[in-house]
Amino acid sequence: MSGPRPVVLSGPSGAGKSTLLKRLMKEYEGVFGFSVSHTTRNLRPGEENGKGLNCLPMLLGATLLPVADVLSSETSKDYHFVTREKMQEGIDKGEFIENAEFSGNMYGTSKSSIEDVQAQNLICILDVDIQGVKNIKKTDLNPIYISIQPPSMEILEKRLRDRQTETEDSLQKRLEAARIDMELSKEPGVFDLVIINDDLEEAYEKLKSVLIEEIEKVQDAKN
Ligand SMILES: Nc1nc2c(ncn2[C@@H]2O[C@H](COP(=O)(O)OP(=O)(O)O)[C@@H](O)[C@H]2O)c(=O)[nH]1
Ligand SMILES: Nc1ncnc2c1ncn2[C@@H]1O[C@H](COP(=O)(O)OP(=O)(O)O)[C@@H](O)[C@H]1O
Repeated sequence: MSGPRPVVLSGPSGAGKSTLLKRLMKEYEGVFGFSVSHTTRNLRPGEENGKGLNCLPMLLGATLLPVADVLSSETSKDYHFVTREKMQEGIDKGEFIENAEFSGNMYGTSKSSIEDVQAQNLICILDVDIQGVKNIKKTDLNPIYISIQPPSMEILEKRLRDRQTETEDSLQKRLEAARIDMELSKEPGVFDLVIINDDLEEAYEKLKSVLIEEIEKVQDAKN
């Protein structure tokens, strides 16, 4: 595939992927495009179907929402929310490059979600779980793999509880998945970089420093 190298962000639910990502997309507007996944999970307050961050200018034009309001909506994520039937149909038709079951719901990256971003010559960002990482490694996408990790299980649990997006059941499932994720991410060669998200500023600076070369390539191509 041509164009800038995509970036896969992974790591336990609650580790801070969306927080870092939103910041990056805000600082480098017009450089990144988010690959909007499909999921069968329920919508959180503030979430809307298929409202990708890369659609932000369009969205703002349509609704006149201030940028700060949209980006500070910390818990809302960008997905195509679908039924299991619809998702399975897409998988059967070969429309997904990867899909996985996480915390009782289906998640997946459609080929078109990546193509939409790459067609604009933007750095395509994918936020996927560890199963997604393993499956993307079997494709020809060739992204930079970055894992965002919490400083400890205790801090992760606190962040997830404070976020107030989960039921006790989904929280426990996320913590269980986090234990597995934290083990697997230690395996050598899985990730190009593992960032411990303790201090947010430090974690953000690390993320930026590993991506700066690709960012500058996109910026140069525009000028
Ligand atoms: N394999 C895979 N995982 C995904 C995809 N989209 C999101 N995920 C992962 O699914 C998990 C749950 O995401 P979500 O329901 O948004 O909850 P949150 O991460 O706790 O905010 C996270 O680990 C995401 O990285 C996808 O398309 N494929
Ligand atoms: N470095 C940090 N210190 C304290 N809280 C953080 C930090 N990074 C993220 N958070 C908070 O932790 C929660 C989980 O972060 P989030 O970005 O939603 O994680 P993920 O997208 O990986 O599931 C959010 O409420 C967020 O504001």
